[in-house]
Order: sequence, then C-alpha cells, then structure tokens
Amino acid sequence: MTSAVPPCPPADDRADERADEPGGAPPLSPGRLAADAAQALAAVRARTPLVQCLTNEVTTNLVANALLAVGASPAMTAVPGEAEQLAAVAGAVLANLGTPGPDLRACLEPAVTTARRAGVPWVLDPVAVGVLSVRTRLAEQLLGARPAVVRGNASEVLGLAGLTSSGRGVDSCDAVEDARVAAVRLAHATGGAVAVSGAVDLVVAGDVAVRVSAGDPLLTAITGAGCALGALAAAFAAVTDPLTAAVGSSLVLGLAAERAASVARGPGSFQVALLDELYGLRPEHVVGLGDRLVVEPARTGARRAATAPVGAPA
Ligand SMILES: Nc1ncnc2c1ncn2[C@@H]1O[C@H](COP(=O)(O)OP(=O)(O)O)[C@@H](O)[C@H]1O
Ligand SMILES: Cc1ncsc1CCOP(=O)(O)O
Repeated sequence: MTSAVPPCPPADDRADERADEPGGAPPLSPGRLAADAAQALAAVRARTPLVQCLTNEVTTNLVANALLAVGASPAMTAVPGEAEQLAAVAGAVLANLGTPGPDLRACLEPAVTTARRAGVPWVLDPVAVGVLSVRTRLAEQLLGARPAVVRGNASEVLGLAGLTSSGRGVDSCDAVEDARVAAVRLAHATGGAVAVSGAVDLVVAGDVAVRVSAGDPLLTAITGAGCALGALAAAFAAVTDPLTAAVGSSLVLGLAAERAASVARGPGSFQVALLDELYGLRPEHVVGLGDRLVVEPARTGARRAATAPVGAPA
C-alpha cells in the first residue's frame, strides 16, 4: 500500500526519564477521573455519537450492540471509496484489524487520514499485531495518522511498538505490566492514549498512567470483549479527551461485566447480560469508582506486577 499517512514521529525517548523527575507526578486524582468518566457516559447518552466501525467479521454484531447499549450510534461501513465520506462527519472512527481483508484494507488509510484531517478522533485496535505480518505493517502505517486511543492486549501493544511479544493469534501471552514501556512510547509517538487490556487494564497518556481494576474473567470466555472495549473507547473519544475515553470505557465495560457475571450461567448468558448491563449503566454507577483507579507517573511501577483486585463490588 502506498501511504498517504504522514510518518509517525520518532518516540520521545527522554519522556521516559522526565516522568521520573520530581514534579512529574500527574495532577489527576482517581476521584476526578471517575467523575470525568461518568460525565462522558452521560455525554454519550445525550449526544448519541456516530461511531464509524471499520472492524472485523467475527465480532461486528457484538460491537454494534455494545455501542447501542451505551447510547452511541454504530455504522459498520467498510466499502472502499465511501469509507472516508463517513469518517469526515462521524463522531469517531474505529479501526479494528481483526480480519483485514482487501476491502477493509482499502478503507482504513483513507478513513483514518480523513478523520485526522477533520479532527475526528479515531481508535486503533491492533488485533493480532506482532503475530501476523500484513496487519503489523498496516498498523505501523496507520499510526502516522495519530489515533486518539490505541486499545490492545499486552502482546498487541508490544508488537505495535516493535518490541518482542509472545501473542498467540488474537490472544495475549504477555503480562499487562510488561507492555508498559511500549505503551509509554506509543503514547508519546501518537500524542494520544494507549490502553493495554488484561485482568487490570493499564492506560497511558503522556506522562500519566492509570491502572483500572474492573472486569470479570468471563470477558475472556467470549469473543469480542476487546473489540467492544475499543468501540466503547471510540464512543467516549467522540465526547471527551483520550485519557478519559480510555479509562471511562474500561470502567464501564468492566463494571457491566461484573454485574453480568453475577447473573450469568456461562459465556452465552454472560454475553446477553453484558449488553443488558451496559444498557442499564448510569453515570451515577460510575462516578464513585475512583477506588478502582490508581493514577501514577507513567514509568512508575514499570517493574511491579499489577495486583489490584478485580471483581470487587461497585
Ligand atoms: N482476567 C480478567 N479479569 C477481568 N477482566 C479481564 C480479564 N482479562 C481481560 N479482562 C477484560 O476483558 C476486556 C478485554 O480484554 P482482553 O481480553 O485483554 O482483550 P482482547 O480480547 O483484545 O485480548 C477488557 O475490558 C479487560 O479489562
Ligand atoms: C477470533 C477473532 N479472529 C479474528 S478477529 C477475532 C475477534 C477477536 O476479538 P477479541 O480479541 O475482542 O476477543
């Protein structure tokens, strides 16, 4: 593919050091972030942002339904020649590389380039990047159009940053904390947020990192939980800044999953209940979730395992 996307600027290596300097601590508090996330959920419900989804063939239905459940308006449009028309007027664009066939590949670059130029935030979900070569090259090219949010599992984020990963297909075999340095570098290169999903999600934006403890292991027993998270991040990015979008979408999906798991009998009923819980979630359920968040300088704890408990009641 010839690239119309401007090259990604080199990673700001000194940024890693600056994050450790005195005064580098983030001014954000967990309570403030949770309140911002709640406000963003309210804004999604009030404004019904159009989310253009250039996404995979496996999980498109779950992704569309998850977006509808939080109040966004999904459009699964991947027709070469017209994708960029929608990108110019959408609230946000999702670029998910799960099944990057010829049509999707032909749509992605024009759509994200158009979105970038139009000031429309877009989200990159680098499914299986680092494992498979075509999509890895594609993702690297798309990065130049500076996604507001990159959302991937640890192996995908490592692979996208060009670091060694041990992903297996679409699944991660790496620990979230092991992708922290990769997330920091990508966040500095794009100027946006990078969300590494796992038992405890890690969101990095600039010199700030946020660990989000929410979710349930049943999310890993259905296909599309990660895709749904990327889509929710796009819906949130349409109404708020990248950091709040990434943290807010992680909190919302995680909380809905915990509630769904408490009534589910297995993955099938869990998926149905997950949509019900997303639909029923209100800003007042999210506003007090500051205790699920740890805010820290991005490089702090790079060698520490993420051990915050998951599944605690809201
Ligand atoms: N062990 C776990 N416990 C709780 N939540 C999890 C766990 N693993 C993943 N999640 C959640 O599942 C969602 C999808 O993450 P993940 O499985 O890493 O994505 P992917 O499907 O891209 O591999 C995220 O919201 C994440 O927080
Ligand atoms: C199974 C599969 N194969 C190609 S895309 C896809 C969906 C991956 O979805 P998720 O990573 O969100 O579970």
